[in-house]
Amino acid sequence: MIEVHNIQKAFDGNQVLKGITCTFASGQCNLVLGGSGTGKSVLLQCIVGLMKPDIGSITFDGTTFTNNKVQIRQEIRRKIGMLFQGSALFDSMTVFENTEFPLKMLTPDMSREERRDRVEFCLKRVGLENAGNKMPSEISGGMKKRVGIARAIAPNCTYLFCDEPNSGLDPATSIKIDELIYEITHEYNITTVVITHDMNSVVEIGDHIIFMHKGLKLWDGTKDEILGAKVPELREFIFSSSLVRAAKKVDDATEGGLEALASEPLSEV
Ligand SMILES: Nc1ncnc2c1ncn2[C@@H]1O[C@H](COP(=O)(O)OP(=O)(O)OP(=O)(O)O)[C@@H](O)[C@H]1O
Repeated sequence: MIEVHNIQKAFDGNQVLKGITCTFASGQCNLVLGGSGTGKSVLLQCIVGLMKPDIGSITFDGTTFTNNKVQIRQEIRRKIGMLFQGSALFDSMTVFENTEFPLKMLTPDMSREERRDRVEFCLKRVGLENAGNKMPSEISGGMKKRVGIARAIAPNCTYLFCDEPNSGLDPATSIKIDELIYEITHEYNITTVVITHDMNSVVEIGDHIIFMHKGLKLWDGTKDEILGAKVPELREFIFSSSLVRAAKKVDDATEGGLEALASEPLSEV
């Protein structure tokens, strides 16, 4: 479990995070949802230690990360896997070598054979057992994301952070990547945090969602609760999403249930 308490961060007087408090449970896909510029990436960078918050604390399974000894922070960092927005693969390395890279960095005691077995296991788990010898330039965007996931979980991560995992993917591939993240999270009891503004991801994998707006957490709940949320900013976000607009068109031609919900005046909720 990751506990975030009163995180605040400003840049040159611009208060980007205004006191975020939330909990990300183990074995769940925790989504950080919000529009552009609301501070999602800054929050993620503060949690993984790439940026120092001005105020607030972050705890990983009871161990305080912020302002703790370097050694303790490093131990926590070793348990963190990251899936970056553009996958961030090394162009000059094969798929196998990319996946092996964190093992070489983080687990120097592992033998070559152990590393090979682990890489083969991870590539198989993400459906890329035959792609180990390919170069990143030879594989699709969806496959690159899969390599990114294999690389993130290779060192047996306890915490997995995914920054916009669907960016640049077509809808069908996005769903497959979401499903993979969801399955891996539940299979290995990983605490997963996904930064997104994709409502598709919310309805597919949102075990727990926090909604951010202008540096504040305005709502949190589950995918089953989100359509009934009463926060005007969240309702506006949901009903302007392409998923809900498309569903509404279908709904208009059928029973009208979703349309009734969407057309409820924001001022009255
Ligand atoms: N290193 C930085 N220095 C100054 N300002 C920054 C820095 N990083 C982020 N910001 C500002 O913080 C605000 C929030 O940015 P952030 O990237 O967290 O938004 P976001 O919610 O992730 O948006 P998006 O979904 O578009 O990626 C923006 O106004 C951005 O310009």
